[in-house]
Amino acid sequence: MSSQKVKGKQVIDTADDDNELSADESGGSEPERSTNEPSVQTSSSKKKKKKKSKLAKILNPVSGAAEDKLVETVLENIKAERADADEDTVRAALQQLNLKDVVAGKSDLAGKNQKDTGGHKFWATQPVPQYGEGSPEEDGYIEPPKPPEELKQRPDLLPKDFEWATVDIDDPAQLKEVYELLSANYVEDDDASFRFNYSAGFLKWALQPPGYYKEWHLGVRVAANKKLVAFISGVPVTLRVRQKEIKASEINFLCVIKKLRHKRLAPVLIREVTRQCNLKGISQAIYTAGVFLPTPVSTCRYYHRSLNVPKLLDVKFTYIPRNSTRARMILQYKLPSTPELTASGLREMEERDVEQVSDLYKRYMDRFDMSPLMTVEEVRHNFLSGKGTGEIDPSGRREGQVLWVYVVEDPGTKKITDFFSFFSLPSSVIGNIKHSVLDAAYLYYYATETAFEPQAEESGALKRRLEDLIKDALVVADQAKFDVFNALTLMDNVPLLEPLKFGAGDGLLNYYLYNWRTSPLAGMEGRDGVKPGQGVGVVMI
Ligand SMILES: CCCCCCCCCCCCCC(=O)SCCNC(=O)CCNC(=O)[C@H](O)C(C)(C)COP(=O)(O)OP(=O)(O)OC[C@H]1O[C@@H](n2cnc3c(N)ncnc32)[C@H](O)[C@@H]1OP(=O)(O)O
Repeated sequence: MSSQKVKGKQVIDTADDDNELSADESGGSEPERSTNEPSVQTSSSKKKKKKKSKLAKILNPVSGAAEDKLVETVLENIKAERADADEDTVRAALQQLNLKDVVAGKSDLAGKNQKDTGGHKFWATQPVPQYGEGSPEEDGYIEPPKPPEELKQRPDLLPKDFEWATVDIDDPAQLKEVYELLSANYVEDDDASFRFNYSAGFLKWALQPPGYYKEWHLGVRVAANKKLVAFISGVPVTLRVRQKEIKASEINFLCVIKKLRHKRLAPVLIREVTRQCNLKGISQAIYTAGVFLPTPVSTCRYYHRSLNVPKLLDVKFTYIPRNSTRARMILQYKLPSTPELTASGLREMEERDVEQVSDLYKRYMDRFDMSPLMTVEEVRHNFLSGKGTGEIDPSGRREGQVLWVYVVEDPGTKKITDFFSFFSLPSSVIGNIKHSVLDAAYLYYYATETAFEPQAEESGALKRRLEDLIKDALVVADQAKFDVFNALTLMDNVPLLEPLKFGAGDGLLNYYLYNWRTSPLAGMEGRDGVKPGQGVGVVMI
């Protein structure tokens, strides 16, 4: 489970300065279009040149023709990158681009990247694949599990003004403290326009799956006044990575208050959560981050499907593309008011569906190289416990609802043939006078029996069915007044994104495995050539 890190803004082919539509063309009184964020595709050669010199500066160690070629490749490949991207963005994108080679140890840049990234003082000491290691011959751990007598019985010492704390998520006051820490300090996008605002109910759902350990909800407090200033969490998960099953922890919600940043507190938190996991016999972990560390097992891109166009324009999450207008955009993203599969038996998931959904989930997720294995209890928790209480109110939601799960029940056989789900993760809009919250839905797990029909993929039947299902997910989200629907380039999502009008975002999400080697998994549309039914099948919350 995890987070955006950062589920970036939508990258749109916006109008050039010299190509602005007249007021008439743009719908008369329609408001401004952004003129300062042309995409790479629409850049004039002048802009390309300017960008090239910025890249050339970053790529200093590579020279001559090699540099030119690399720069061109970057320009061609990073379609979503904006021409005004700052140096860090370009550098990060460049690292992504070369990830495969770096992982394989083939890239000329492998050594240079290591140096450029400052050598990762902490990560260089950890059992994670280091840059340039290449693909392993066999999947397996990097360090063998430590015998219990070798495990440290005490946490690392903190600076004298701070102390360790186990945060009790069952105590509403402590849950509120975590909520407040994260809502003020958690992941922001590159321009600090949006910051995740996980609700307290969401955090409770995410942090208390079956078999969770309270010791894996770790805080750091100021000794004098007990203020919570840092947090990290783990929850147990059983992962299948290719053919192997791993009992692991899913690490998430690492956060240090802004005032205590860059003081090397994060490695201390990571070491302590590792120790706590080890004490429970767990030596592997999965985590995701926007930052590029040694070494992702996969990288996915965020895609965004606009629902509430006027608001997305207001908060500058998206822009009016060239040759379009606000009015046209509203029309373009309009959805039906009821899900189309209702007549075929689409309804909300209920307790009586848990067994069937578990079975369908298990069989479907086998399509992917890496996916969580869920017991029936975990399916019940993950798909039912976040649905809130009471009836759906006129706003399209229940009190405390963080999760929407729908099944298709065959009216004749009563068999569950499909399901889809999405969760609610709003972001605070920073510094906008009109709107304080961006209400985002994120595509979670789904499955369909169509995958098991003969020739399902070759005939296009699977893609059609998934398109119908996820379109209905969009309709449900639209009715529940979400502003945007996000999805990553994982599971079977890639072929659905374009027909369902998702646009590429500027956010990437790196997937990492701790103390586990396996060769890279397909994740990014276009670059790794992620194909349906392979690669990443883990949706982090
Ligand atoms: C067996 C069980 C194992 C369990 C553990 C598995 C591993 C779990 C790993 C954690 C998975 C978390 C999953 C999520 O929750 S990802 C979400 C992370 N949270 C945020 O982005 C919220 C806003 N930012 C912050 O709160 C701080 O900037 C954080 C706390 C992120 C870093 O604080 P700060 O900025 O003050 O830095 P520092 O001086 O203390 O420390 C610098 C060192 O920390 C490395 N760093 C920075 N960011 C991350 C990051 N996101 N994952 C891993 N490492 C990270 C960095 O490369 C450097 O090491 P090195 O480059 O020198 O080597």
